[in-house]
Amino acid sequence: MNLHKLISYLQPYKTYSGENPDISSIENDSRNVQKGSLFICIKGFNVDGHDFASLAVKKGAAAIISEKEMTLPVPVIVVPNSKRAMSVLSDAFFGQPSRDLHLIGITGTNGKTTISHLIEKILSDSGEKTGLIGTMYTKIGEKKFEVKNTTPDSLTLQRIFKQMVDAGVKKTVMEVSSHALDEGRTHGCDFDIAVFSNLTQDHLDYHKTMDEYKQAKGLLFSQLGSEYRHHSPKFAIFNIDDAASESYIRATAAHIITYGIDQKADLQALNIQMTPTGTEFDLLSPFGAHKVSMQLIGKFSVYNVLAAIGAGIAASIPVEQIIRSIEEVQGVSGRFETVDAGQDFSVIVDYSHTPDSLQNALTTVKQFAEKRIFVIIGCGGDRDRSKRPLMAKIACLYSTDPIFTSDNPRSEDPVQILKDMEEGAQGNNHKTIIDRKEAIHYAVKAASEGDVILIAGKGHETYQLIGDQILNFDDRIVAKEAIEER
Ligand SMILES: CC(=O)N[C@H]1[C@@H](OP(=O)(O)OP(=O)(O)OC[C@H]2O[C@@H](n3ccc(=O)[nH]c3=O)[C@H](O)[C@@H]2O)O[C@H](CO)[C@@H](O)[C@@H]1O[C@H](C)C(=O)N[C@@H](C)C(=O)N[C@H](CCC(=O)O)C(=O)O
Ligand SMILES: Nc1ncnc2c1ncn2[C@@H]1O[C@H](COP(=O)(O)OP(=O)(O)OP(=O)(O)O)[C@@H](O)[C@H]1O
Ligand SMILES: N[C@H](CCC[C@H](N)C(=O)O)C(=O)O
Ligand SMILES: [Mg+2]
Repeated sequence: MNLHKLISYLQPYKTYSGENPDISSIENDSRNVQKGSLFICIKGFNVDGHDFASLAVKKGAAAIISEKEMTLPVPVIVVPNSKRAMSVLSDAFFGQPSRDLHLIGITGTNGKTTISHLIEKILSDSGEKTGLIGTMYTKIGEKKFEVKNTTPDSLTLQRIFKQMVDAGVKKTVMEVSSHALDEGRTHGCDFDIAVFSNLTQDHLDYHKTMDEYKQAKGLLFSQLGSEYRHHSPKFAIFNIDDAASESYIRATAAHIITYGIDQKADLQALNIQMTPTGTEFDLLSPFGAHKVSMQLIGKFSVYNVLAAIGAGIAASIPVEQIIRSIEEVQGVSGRFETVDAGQDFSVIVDYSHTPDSLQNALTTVKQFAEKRIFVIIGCGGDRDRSKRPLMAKIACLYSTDPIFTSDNPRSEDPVQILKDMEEGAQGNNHKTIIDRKEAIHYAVKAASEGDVILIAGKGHETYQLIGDQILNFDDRIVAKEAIEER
């Protein structure tokens, strides 16, 4: 595509009549620039991409998108907001690929990764080649690719969509983080279905107040178009038991499907019962009553399943078929994943890293724990500090043996993070063991028959971030080794 054509998407009422080079690629990182690239200068949290513009030109950039005037030997297009421009230009450059996909977005504080995997299973069982974008990886069909963010920046995102379309993917399910919505990473994404899981505290380092956080999440629904494409209506799926749904429902022009447990909903779960192998419930839906017997456990899992059923119905898949798919799901990596090395107590690794998810996980554990409940819990550095005392308090209230330790301290002092947690500690039953491996070994040595150890916070992660080091660390492997050593 040439520069004039590309810029016409950006400034429809203005024409750009300078030089008109062919654009070979769009880049926002000078290190990736090649001959003919359009380099977009992004002011980041660490560095300012504008400082790399002349380097980009030296490497062959044919034009620059910038938030300020710069004197360079190639065209410099000045825009008020280069992140916004990047969404529009990337969508245009790759041929608006999200329009060729049936695109499902999921937002909410907890459950996005789980719900996206459930939906992917439902869709692929219906015979379509699927795509998935989220915290753990990007998947195109069966191929997995590493990721940096839950929701990538708009350039990466549109490139992935294009790869998906080229690979024959028809339906894509993606996690949409509040950061992404706030930064407009998903501008240009033509969502067909948007799903809301829940809103509880997280990320207040970024959003500052719960109200701002709530508004950011709401953008997924207010930006969901009402138009019919290929005669396929747009749907928004809401957890009616969560108070935030009310305002999101008002904000969207899409068709609405509600789900819930405590309140009447289009999809409602009743008579929930935990069984030795999972959870059973009665599903009431516009298609009648159905029994669901799934391998996932906990009330929160019922919510996730209801959300996925809603998306399945919106994607025109028969409810009986959806239920069959759900019943086959054994779990999602690092989400309430059991570690079994022949021991006579339970070890569960769970990605709960917010107050609400930790409380849910511990409440679920309480339902089957026969004796003591150990919880190993830390809080990430360079993230919401105000959730630290709350998580510590929950650990103390809902377990018999809370052990405070390090999660990913990142650039922060691990001792200070633990001090922040201590402020919320209740009673005097907690221990602090700064080294995560030592904390896991301690709990495994101390546990006896019938006890449960919940190792919270890191789930599927295979690393620990300390300072700028990336150390190999997998809670599941460390726990297994500790059990074998016992
Ligand atoms: C705070 C934040 O959101 N940071 C994101 C941001 O990085 P940044 O602002 O620090 O970028 P930067 O390093 O300052 O660089 C600025 C610009 O200069 C460019 N540059 C840089 C160096 C160079 O040599 N040449 C060059 O051109 C960079 O490519 C970039 O365009 O832009 C990067 C590229 O898009 C993101 O990967 C990065 O996410 C980091 C890894 C992150 O941790 N983000 C978290 C807060 C986040 O977004 N989380 C959400 C939610 C998670 C959840 O589900 O709970 C997510 O969606 O992941
Ligand atoms: N519906 C839910 N409500 C509350 N807690 C949940 C729910 N679903 C999952 N959880 C808890 O939250 C943890 C994270 O789940 P999941 O990874 O699916 O969420 P996520 O929204 O993708 O998180 P992230 O924002 O970090 O990507 C799980 O390990 C579980 O403890
Ligand atoms: N997507 C979340 C993951 C948190 C996982 C936890 N292990 C941590 O490092 O805080 C975040 O970036 O806030
Ligand atoms: Mg996730």
